[in-house]
Amino acid sequence: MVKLQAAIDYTNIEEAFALMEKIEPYIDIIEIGTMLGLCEGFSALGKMKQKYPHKKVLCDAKLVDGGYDIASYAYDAGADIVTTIGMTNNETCSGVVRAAHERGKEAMVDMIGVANLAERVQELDAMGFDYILVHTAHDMLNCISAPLEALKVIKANVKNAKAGISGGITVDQMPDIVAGKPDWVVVGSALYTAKDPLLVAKSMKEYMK
Ligand SMILES: O=C(CO)[C@H](O)[C@H](O)COP(=O)(O)O
Repeated sequence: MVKLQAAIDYTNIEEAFALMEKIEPYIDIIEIGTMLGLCEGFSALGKMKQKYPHKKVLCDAKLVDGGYDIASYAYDAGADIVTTIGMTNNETCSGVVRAAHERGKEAMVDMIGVANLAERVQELDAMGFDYILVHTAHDMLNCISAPLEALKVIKANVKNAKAGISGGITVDQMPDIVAGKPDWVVVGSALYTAKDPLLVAKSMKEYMK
């Protein structure tokens, strides 16, 4: 089954807990979003992991430098997965992979803004990333749609990593998204702006069976 990652981009952990209480049965990966991490710090990772020890907790740090050192700190604070970006240098990317695998944890690379997709996917896959994510940037959501073509490029070029998709994904888009056969789907605002987040999470998961 395709996995569902809830991207929680609130500014405080209490709201994140309140959302998770509603949607928990349908969520596989709990993302401490970039906004939440910046507002609450890495202690949010440990707090979330303590509440949901059976779920994967992801730190969406989108690391651009300090890969090994910062990722190590995030893993030790409670993260199961830490993100970096494919646009940055190989030392940073491989540092995140090393920090993850030294601890028996996992590393994710976000392809936000990467131009030479096929070539870069091959490099990052060979580096040992567990997850490679195509992502329409939050600031570009009104300009471009879900990057299904990019997902195809990732799937055609990975040997080991799982391929995922993110960026303004809604329930209405799910038939097209699952047709692209991602390993996992990241959903943020469609969950946390919904009147009934449980219904949204449940409906999404239905498509993922
Ligand atoms: O990483 C992010 C923005 O950079 C978001 O967490 C990600 O895009 C998912 O949120 P949404 O579904 O609202 O786009």
